[in-house]
Formats: sequence, structure tokens, C-alpha cells
Amino acid sequence: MRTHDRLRIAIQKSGRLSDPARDLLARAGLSFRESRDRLFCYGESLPIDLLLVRDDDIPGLIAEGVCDLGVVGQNVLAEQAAEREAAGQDEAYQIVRSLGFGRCRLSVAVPNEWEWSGNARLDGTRIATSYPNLLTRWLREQGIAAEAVVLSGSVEIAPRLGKAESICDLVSSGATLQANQLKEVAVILESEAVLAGPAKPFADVRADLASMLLRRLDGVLSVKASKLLLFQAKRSALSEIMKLLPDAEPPTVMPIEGRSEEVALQALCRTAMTWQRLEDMKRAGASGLLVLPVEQMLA
Ligand SMILES: Nc1ncnc2c1ncn2[C@@H]1O[C@H](COP(=O)(O)OP(=O)(O)OP(=O)(O)O)[C@@H](O)[C@H]1O
Ligand SMILES: O=P(O)(O)OC[C@H]1O[C@H](OP(=O)(O)OP(=O)(O)O)[C@H](O)[C@@H]1O
Ligand SMILES: [Mg+2]
Repeated sequence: MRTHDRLRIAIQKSGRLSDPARDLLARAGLSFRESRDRLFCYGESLPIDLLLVRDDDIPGLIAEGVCDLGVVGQNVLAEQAAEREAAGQDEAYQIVRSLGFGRCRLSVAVPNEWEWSGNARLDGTRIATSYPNLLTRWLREQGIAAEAVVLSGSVEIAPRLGKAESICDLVSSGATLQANQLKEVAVILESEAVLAGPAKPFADVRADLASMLLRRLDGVLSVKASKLLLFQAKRSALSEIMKLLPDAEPPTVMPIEGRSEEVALQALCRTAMTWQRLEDMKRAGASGLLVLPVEQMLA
């Protein structure tokens, strides 16, 4: 029986979400000692341990209380939530934070040669998918009488094998659909990796550990796109320049020795700095523009 004086986070052992999940936790200051079987990693810097598992197992491990938090795709979490709902079970987990990586969508795709007149075209057909609960719910909401054929992988090949007429699977760039002569006709779910936790809050020391982790994660997530902008400008040009920085915190303005008309500025910008924006700023009178990455932030 595990004690509840340490927090346990499940992440994918190997796959698309493994490296970004590990990277995120490392940036939040967590370090681990790997066990020999590489399935459990003991937290060294904080009492927070890692469990390395298949992504499909993460929602169930949270529901059973085997782990406290997990990094998993919304697609997997929503599918298993829909399965619980269909079985009349109560909600077991919730999304604690969206993490901004593993972005994809769950979509219905049909053979390129189909003329697409709308969802009614799917009536009476078979749709291959690894997401039968999300698909069935969507079909019901849309009033479509189609059958979900469950395949655990290589779903895109099902129409060519004659197992189904169309598919419902994850799409990102669309390259896999294109390679299989399929076209996307409906998006069922937009997905990204999330930190998931139990529906009920922790009632022991794990509550404090979880809120500390979340504070750090918020810091890491908010600095990801943030940049520190340094530049100089004439005082008279400042209002025009600041119009180009609607996402910036109010800037720090500093005098420049021997140049009373000009000031040096420092501004924290929350979104990406593009060349276009820098060129617009230069035209508006900014000079000596420097864009610096932000490592850490504690509000
Ligand atoms: N093409 C994609 N682009 C971006 N994210 C994706 C893409 N395909 C899947 N994902 C996201 O990454 C998650 C993990 O994908 P992966 O292919 O590694 O899973 P898996 O094969 O089910 O792995 P496991 O062995 O852990 O069961 C998916 O559940 C989804 O949230
Ligand atoms: O739109 P795309 O950019 O082509 O991405 C979509 C593909 O990515 C995922 O598979 P993955 O490559 O992870 O292989 P898998 O099916 O073995 O998990 C998903 O199942 C799709 O097949
Ligand atoms: Mg999986």
C-alpha cells in the first residue's frame, strides 16, 4: 500500500508525449533517479515520483488512485471519460492544466473520391476508429446511423482492407491521410497534452505538493512564448511604438546619459516576437532592438 506523503505522476514511457513531458517537469525543477526497470523514477529534488506507462493506462491509474497526476492527450482522457459515462460511472478525472504540446485533432476522414455532401453521407456506413466512445457520441449528436468498427492501430488502412468505408483518427499535418488517399470531413475533438488529476481534490500533504508543482508549471508555461525586449527610442515616439506591443507589460523606462531626448526601455512581451513586428517597431522609431529569451518567472 502506498503512503500519501509523496506525489506520483504518470507519464508516457515512450512515445510522442514522453520527451516533452520530461522536459516540462525538469524545467519545473524536478529531478529523478531512474530505477533499473525504468518504470518508476524516484523524485530526488522533491517528494514527487514518476511512473512510466502506456498512455492509455494513465486515466485508469488516476481513477484508481495508483497515481495522483498524469500527462496524457485530451483524446485519450476524453475517450475514457466517455466510456465511463456510457457505463454509468461517475466522473473520475479532470483536466488540471493544458500543456501546449501534442496538438492534434480527432477527425472523420473519407476516401478522396467521395463527393462530400454533408454528414448524412455517413449514414449506413462503417467507420474504423480507436475512439469508439467519442465517435459513437458524436454520431448520436449528429443523428447519423453509422457503425463504429474498433481497431487499435493503423486505422487509416481500414478502407483499403474493406473493413470500413471511412475512418475516425488523429490528424496533425494531414500527411498520413494524404498517403492513404483520405480527406478530412469533420473534426470531433481538438486535442493537446494535459495534466490530468482526480475529480476530487487531495486531502493530505499531496495538496500542498500539487499546488507547488502547479505554481512552477504555470511559471514555465507562461515564459515559454515570453520574450524580454530591450530597445531605445525618442520619448516622442514612445506612444506609437507601444501600440505595436499590445501584449507587453508596462515597460521600464530608463534615462540615457547625455541624451535627454531618448530613453532605454525594457518590456516583457507575452507572445512571439516576429521579424515583422521588430521591423514595424524600427520604422516607428525604435533602435538597438534586443530580444532575449526568458528562463524563469515567479509572479
Ligand atoms: N500526429 C500527431 N501529432 C501530434 N500529437 C499527436 C499525434 N498523434 C498522436 N498525438 C498525441 O500524442 C499522444 C501519444 O501518441 P503515441 O503515438 O505516442 O501513442 P501510442 O502509440 O498510443 O503510445 P503508447 O505506447 O504509450 O500507448 C496521442 O494520444 C495524442 O494525444
Ligand atoms: O496528420 P499526421 O501528421 O500524419 O499525423 C497523424 C498520425 O499520427 C498518429 O500516428 P503515429 O505517427 O503516432 O503512429 P501510430 O499510429 O503508430 O501511433 C496518428 O495515429 C495518425 O496516424
Ligand atoms: Mg497508446
